Amino acid sequence: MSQPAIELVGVEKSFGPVRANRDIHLKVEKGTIHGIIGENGAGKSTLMSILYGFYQADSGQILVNGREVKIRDSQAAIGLGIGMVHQHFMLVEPFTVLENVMLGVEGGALLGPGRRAARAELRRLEEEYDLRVDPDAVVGELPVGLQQRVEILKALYRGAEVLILDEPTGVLTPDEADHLFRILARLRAEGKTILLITHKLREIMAITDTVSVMRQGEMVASRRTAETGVEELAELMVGRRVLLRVEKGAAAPGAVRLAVEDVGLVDARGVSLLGSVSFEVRAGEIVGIAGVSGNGQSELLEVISGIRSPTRGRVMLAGADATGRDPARMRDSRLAHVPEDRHRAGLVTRFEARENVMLGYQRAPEYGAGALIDRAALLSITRQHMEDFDVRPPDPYLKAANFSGGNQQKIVLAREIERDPDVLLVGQPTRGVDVGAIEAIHRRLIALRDAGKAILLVSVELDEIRALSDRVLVMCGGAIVGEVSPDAPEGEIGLMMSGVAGDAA
Ligand SMILES: Nc1ncnc2c1ncn2[C@@H]1O[C@H](COP(=O)(O)OP(=O)(O)OP(=O)(O)O)[C@@H](O)[C@H]1O
Repeated sequence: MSQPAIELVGVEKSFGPVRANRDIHLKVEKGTIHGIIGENGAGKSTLMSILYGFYQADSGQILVNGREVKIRDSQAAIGLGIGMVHQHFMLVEPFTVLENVMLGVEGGALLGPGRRAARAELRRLEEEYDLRVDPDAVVGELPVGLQQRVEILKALYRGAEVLILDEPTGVLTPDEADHLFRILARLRAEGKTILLITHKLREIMAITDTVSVMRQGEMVASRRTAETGVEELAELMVGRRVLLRVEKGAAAPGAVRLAVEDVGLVDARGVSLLGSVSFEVRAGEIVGIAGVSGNGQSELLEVISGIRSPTRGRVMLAGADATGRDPARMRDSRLAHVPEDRHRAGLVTRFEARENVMLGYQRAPEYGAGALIDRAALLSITRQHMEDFDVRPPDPYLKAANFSGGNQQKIVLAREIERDPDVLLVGQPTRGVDVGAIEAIHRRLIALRDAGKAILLVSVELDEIRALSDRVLVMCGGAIVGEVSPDAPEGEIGLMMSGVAGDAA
C-alpha cells in the first residue's frame, strides 16, 4: 500500500488547562474520504487547524506522504498541498469568483496576462470536478452553496491534494448538500484525499470510506464505514448508548398562546417575503415548520420575535395584540427566541460566557435591575446554566468565541429556555450540535411542552421536525402550503417543501 496522505503521530495541543488534543494517532489513506466525528468540544476543529497551520501542536509529528513536516502557517499547509474549506467562509464578498480564486497567489496581481491564465485554469478545474460557477459573479451575491464551491475551487487552484471540510453541510439545503457529495466523490475519483468533519452520522454513512471518532481530546476509534453503523458511532462518540430519537407521549394542547393572523412582509425593494401566513400554537404543543431554508421561515421568526414589523397582519400573544413590539417588549411578554444564526443574532462572541448569559435580559430583577449588575448573581446563574446544559468547559469567564460551536449553542439555549417563557421560538436548535447534546436538547424541549409551553420550532432538518413536532406546517415561497402529521412519509413532506404538492397555497 502507498504511504498515507497524512499521518499524525502523538499530536498534543492544550489551551491553558484544556487538553484539546491528546496523543492523537491518525492515518488518512490517499484517495479516500475520511470522516472525523466527535462530541462538541472533542477537539476536531483544533486538530484540523493544526493540519492547516492555524495552530501549532505542542508536540507530536505530522507526516505528509510519509515525510515529516512542520506546518507553521496556512501558506506552509498550502505548499504541502493541504487545503481547507472553512465553516465560515473566508471569501472577499465584493470581489468576483475569479478574483477570489486568484487572491493571495503569486503576489495576487489581479490584472494582466495572469488573469487570462487564471481564468483558463479556473475553467479547467470547473470542468474536471463539475464545480460550475460563473467566474465573473460577485461572490457576495451568490447563494451559500455556490460560495462554498468557490472555496473548494480556491483550494484546488492552489494545488490542494488533501481537502479539509469542517461541517460543510451545516449551511446547505438538502439539494446543495447532495451536489456537494457528488463533487466530493468526483474529487476522490480523481485521487484527492478528503477529511470531512460532520455531526451528521447519515452523511458519514453515505459518503465516507473510513471514520475516526474523537472523544474529549482523544482519538478513540477508527472504523471502515462499511463495517459500522450510526448506533455504534453514536455510542463511540458519547461513551454511552444514545437515543437517536427521543420518545414523546401525545400532546395535550391547551389555550392558544401564539396566533399569527394573515401576516405579510414585503421588503424595501417590494419583494414579498411572507404572504398571508396564519396559524396558532397552543400551550403544551410543539408546532414544527418544515421547509427548505430561504422560504420565509427566518422572516417569520423575525416578525414574531419583534425584530421586524410585518407589513400586514397581526401577531397575538395570549389573546393580546403584540404586533410591532420590539424584542425587549416581546421578552417582557414572556416570549423567548433562540435565533437560527447564533453568531449573528444569538451571541456576542468577544464577550465572556457570563456576559452572554445576560444578553437581552440586563434589566431582569435577578441581575439587580438597576445600573449596577449583581455580579455574584450573574456568576451563579451562569454556573447553573452551564451545569443544566452540560456546557464544556464550564467556565463562565471564557469568551464565547473559544467555546466549540455546539457549546455556544447550548449557552444560547440555556439563556432563553431557563427564563421560563410561555412561548418559545426555536430556530435550528441543534445546528452543529453533537448527537448526545441533541438528545438532551430534544428531551428538554419535550419537557417544556409537557410543562405547558407553546413551542414553535423551525428547522431545516426534517428528521428533527418529525421527531419533535405534534403538528407540522410546511412552508414554501413565503407561505404555509399545508399541514401534515409528523408521521407522514418523508417523501410526502419533501414534495410539499419543494412546492410540488400542498393543500392550502
Ligand atoms: N483558542 C482557544 N482558546 C481556548 N480554548 C479553546 C480554543 N479553541 C478551542 N478551545 C477548546 O478546545 C476544546 C476543543 O475544541 P474544538 O473546537 O476543537 O472542538 P470540536 O470537536 O471541533 O467541537 P464542535 O463540534 O462543537 O465544533 C474545547 O474545549 C474548546 O473550548
